[in-house]
Amino acid sequence: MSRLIVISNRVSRPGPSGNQGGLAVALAEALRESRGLWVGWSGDVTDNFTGQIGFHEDDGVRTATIDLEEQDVDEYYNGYANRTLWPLFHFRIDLAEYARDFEGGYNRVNRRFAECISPLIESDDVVWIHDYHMIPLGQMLRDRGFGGRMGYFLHIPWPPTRLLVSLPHHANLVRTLFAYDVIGFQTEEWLESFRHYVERELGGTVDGDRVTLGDRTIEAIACPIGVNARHFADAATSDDARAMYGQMRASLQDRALIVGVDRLDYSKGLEERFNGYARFLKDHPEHHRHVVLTQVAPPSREDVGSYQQIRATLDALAGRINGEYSDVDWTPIRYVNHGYPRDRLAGIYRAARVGLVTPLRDGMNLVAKEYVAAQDPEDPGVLILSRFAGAAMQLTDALLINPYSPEEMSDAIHRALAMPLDERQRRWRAMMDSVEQQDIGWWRRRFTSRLNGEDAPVGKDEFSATET
Ligand SMILES: O=P(O)(O)OC[C@H]1O[C@H](O[C@H]2O[C@H](CO)[C@@H](O)[C@H](O)[C@H]2O)[C@H](O)[C@@H](O)[C@@H]1O
Ligand SMILES: O=c1ccn([C@@H]2O[C@H](COP(=O)(O)OP(=O)(O)O)[C@@H](O)[C@H]2O)c(=O)[nH]1
Repeated sequence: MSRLIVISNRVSRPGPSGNQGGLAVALAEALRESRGLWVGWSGDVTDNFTGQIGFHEDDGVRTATIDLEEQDVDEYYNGYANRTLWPLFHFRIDLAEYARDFEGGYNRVNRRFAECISPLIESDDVVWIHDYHMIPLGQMLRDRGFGGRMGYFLHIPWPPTRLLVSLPHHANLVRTLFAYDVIGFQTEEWLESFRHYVERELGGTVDGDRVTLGDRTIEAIACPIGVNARHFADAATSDDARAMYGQMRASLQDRALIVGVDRLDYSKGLEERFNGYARFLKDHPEHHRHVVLTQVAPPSREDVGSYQQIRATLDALAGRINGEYSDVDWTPIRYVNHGYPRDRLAGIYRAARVGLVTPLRDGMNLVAKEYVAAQDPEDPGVLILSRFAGAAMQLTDALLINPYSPEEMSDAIHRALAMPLDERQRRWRAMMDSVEQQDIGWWRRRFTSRLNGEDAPVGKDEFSATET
């Protein structure tokens, strides 16, 4: 078995069980099996970049991390990654900032990674690079002599061609993807946009999964990421989750809980969600005092102006809605700006009659799948899901809505609260089948089997956009 080298901006070292993301758990399994290595930014800042690598081994998983300079973090992470590519790839060209310093810093940091990582890679290793922070890294590793198999997975949407062409030097960036052997997208829609760009802008050709540009042919596939469904189902009845569930139910008394759990990010549609909920309160006075929206929203990317702005907007909006509708013994929105460990989240999900997942655009959205996995099969809650989340391609039995429409959101909340048990069970069962079959392990195996040059697995668990 070839050694797997995973490279991503964030590296997660194994920690207490239940508190690690599904991605970290799935990659850890593959890294353990192949005695591989996970490489990325340490999250720390150093005065002068030395290229020194910090090696660790936890629970059989080896990691290698690199410190960056403050200017690197400003231009690469806060700059090109999160002020330029993130908004553009989430269809927000109004928020995208195009600055030469950002692009320069992004390329410099990718080169720094390439320089540090190249000596660690052996010719028969298999390399898997993740996400928009590191698009050109594969090309830079090739330039330094790596000739082995290399894959890339994009966790966020791929924008339509007409938006992508607003990025200065877009063609140079996209061409670097042809250094990989396999590239993966979360959905057929993002894959289709990528193919369209290659044909229209670069003059490349598409033949099924194969995309050719000049003398390079790569495989481009849709490979939706999943969650650790079994873990969430078990976690939902763990001691931590039960304690959280009990605490929530006691504080709610008999009120129905609607829950949202999102990083505080403009792409998650929180402003539109609060407005949709306010519309529901206006349309349905009969629900007053009988329902509570709990929105968990840990702050994210706090050095970026658009994130500071959305936080201020939401503070004001939650205050305004609560001011308008609260009573001395009822607050319609509980707005919480800190995160919870996953085991406790499982209890929160299970206590909620409605999961409200309404991003304006999202690569996948794991919260939607976790909410489904954590439900009580005998008495499951209802998922309200944005049509514009990658997860909507698989979770077609959710109540799918347009998050920009407060009326649709209001109607969906009303319908979810009134939904009879048999319909809730039927919808949940269909969603749970998908979440269980196409879980995080399925995603990892599907991608790495392509990367290893094996034929894609065929059969009932093979992904197709229309199958689920
Ligand atoms: O690392 P941060 O800047 O704190 O951001 C957290 C992660 O956000 C993005 O997540 C994406 O990947 C998820 C898993 O595939 C997907 O479900 C979600 O829709 C995406 O937004 C980002 O792509 C990650 O790199 C970040 O670590
Ligand atoms: O308080 C929190 C809020 C979120 N999450 C986790 O953060 C991830 C968010 O992933 P998602 O794909 O929904 O969105 P992203 O933040 O990656 O864009 C999920 O696994 C959540 O369980 C968490 O552990 N604690």
